[in-house]
Amino acid sequence: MTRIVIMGGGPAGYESALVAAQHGADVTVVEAAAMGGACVLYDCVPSKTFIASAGARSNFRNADELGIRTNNTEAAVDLPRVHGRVKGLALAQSADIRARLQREGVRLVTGHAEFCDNQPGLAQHRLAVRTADGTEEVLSADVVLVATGATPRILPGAEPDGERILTWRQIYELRELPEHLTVIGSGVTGAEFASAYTEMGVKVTLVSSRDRVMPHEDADAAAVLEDVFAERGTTVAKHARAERVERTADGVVVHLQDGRKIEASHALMTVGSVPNTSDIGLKRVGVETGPGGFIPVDRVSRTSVPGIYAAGDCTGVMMLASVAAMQGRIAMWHALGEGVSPIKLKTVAANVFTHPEIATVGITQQAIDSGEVPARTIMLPLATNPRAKMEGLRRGFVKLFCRPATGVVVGGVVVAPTASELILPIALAVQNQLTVEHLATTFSVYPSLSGSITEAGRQLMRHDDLD
Ligand SMILES: Cc1cc2nc3c(=O)[nH]c(=O)nc-3n(C[C@H](O)[C@H](O)[C@H](O)COP(=O)(O)OP(=O)(O)OC[C@H]3O[C@@H](n4cnc5c(N)ncnc54)[C@H](O)[C@@H]3O)c2cc1C
Ligand SMILES: NC(=O)c1ccc[n+]([C@@H]2O[C@H](COP(=O)([O-])OP(=O)(O)OC[C@H]3O[C@@H](n4cnc5c(N)ncnc54)[C@H](O)[C@@H]3O)[C@@H](O)[C@H]2O)c1
Repeated sequence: MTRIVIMGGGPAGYESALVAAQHGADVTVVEAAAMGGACVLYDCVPSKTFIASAGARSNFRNADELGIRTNNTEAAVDLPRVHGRVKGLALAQSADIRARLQREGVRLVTGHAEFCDNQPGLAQHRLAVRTADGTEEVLSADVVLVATGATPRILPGAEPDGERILTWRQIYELRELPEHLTVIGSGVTGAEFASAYTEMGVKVTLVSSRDRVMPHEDADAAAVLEDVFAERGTTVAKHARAERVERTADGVVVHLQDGRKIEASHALMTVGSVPNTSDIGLKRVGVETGPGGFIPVDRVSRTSVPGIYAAGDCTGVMMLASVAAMQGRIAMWHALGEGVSPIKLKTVAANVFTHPEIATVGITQQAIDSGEVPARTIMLPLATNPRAKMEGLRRGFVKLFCRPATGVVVGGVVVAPTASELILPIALAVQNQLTVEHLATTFSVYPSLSGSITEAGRQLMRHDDLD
């Protein structure tokens, strides 16, 4: 029986454990904190739960336009309840995952795992597990999966204190909403929290080191978000790189590299993550890390050392829960000799949970504009969609990209309140190489936002006819 040890119980770790157990392996997961990993306890799940509460408050704000008057002009936020719900849901999900793994016969060990091979190049590997009470156990494995995730990056001079200078993992301890929150770093994490706190009624300043928010996302989508921020009084400080954050008697001062200063009550640091790879004995087994400390892997999650695989945020490959899980599953299928296809990143659907949401799949607009990928494109504003009019939605759009000759769908972008749900038909088309004609001839409900996706298919088809 193949002995598999998995370091880390996040999506990469627990999903791979389920696959390995299903295929009859002897599986142990070593997790330093709790099952579900940072994803469930501190990052993805808590943030999306918090955002759900923020969205509920915003629904009140928009009701007036639809002719529904509420008693309170301002919907009040019961923050302890919001935070209690966030933490409760995270713990419950962690417990569910733990129970499922135990049902499948996976051995769970709580502790910090580290390679302890005597030399590199051994056929089997050994891991020393240090538990919280100081005991140590050594595990032997034919296959090891490193799935140790990542941790918030700390900017020197802006060390979080848990009170005024915060990482996104500390915000759920606040007893009151910040008066004025400065969010430092405008990647996806920064944009999501800037949007959520704006919806909670907090004055927000978002510090972006570039000329726009979310430099790696679709530019048209980011522009929509900037419009919403402007309308709701959220300031975006552009070309603004934070040098340090000073704690004052009643707040913080963010010092920018160009000499500007931003005063606020709290600072939320969202300047990226660093992989948890520095203290797990990688050198001892001959695994070299790449730039930023990430572990280089191939498309079936192999490291350069036989028998050692890596998956998830510690590899730096599209840092998403869905990708982490797929990398982990693929590693196990490969290690256990099952037929496996290498991971296809061009088919990954992703969503930014701002208001409105921004969902993407496949080829990007940037790749098309730069000439890297030939494609025909269409962008339909939601303002022309009948359902959007009924709902009072003025912002947002559907973009669809297809191959010039065949009409095969290669990508798309949806900006809408429920973009995370609406992207699926486009993802299905990209994954299965469906054409714009397939979309065009599919019935969508009338009236529906998804009608804009089938309409985009029809408009690209018309272009096709003219070719
Ligand atoms: C604020 C935020 C929101 C996000 N929202 C989304 C989202 O909406 N959708 C999405 O797809 N992705 C989202 N992500 C990304 C997602 O959380 C990560 O991609 C995902 O957590 C990666 O899973 P993982 O298994 O690699 O690592 P993690 O979830 O980080 O789990 C790794 C685990 O390994 C453990 N560990 C570390 N070292 C050791 C060791 N030596 N021994 C034992 N255990 C160890 C850690 O305790 C941790 O529990 C978000 C990220 C952030 C920061
Ligand atoms: N909804 C989701 O799926 C979701 C949500 C959050 C994060 N994630 C994933 O997690 C990963 C990390 O995203 P992220 O946003 O946490 O990190 P990131 O590294 O993508 O963004 C951090 C941003 O901070 C900026 N920055 C760094 N130092 C700065 C400074 N001193 N002053 C001002 N700005 C500074 C960087 O230029 C960058 O734009 C991404 O792959 C993302 O997709 C996904």
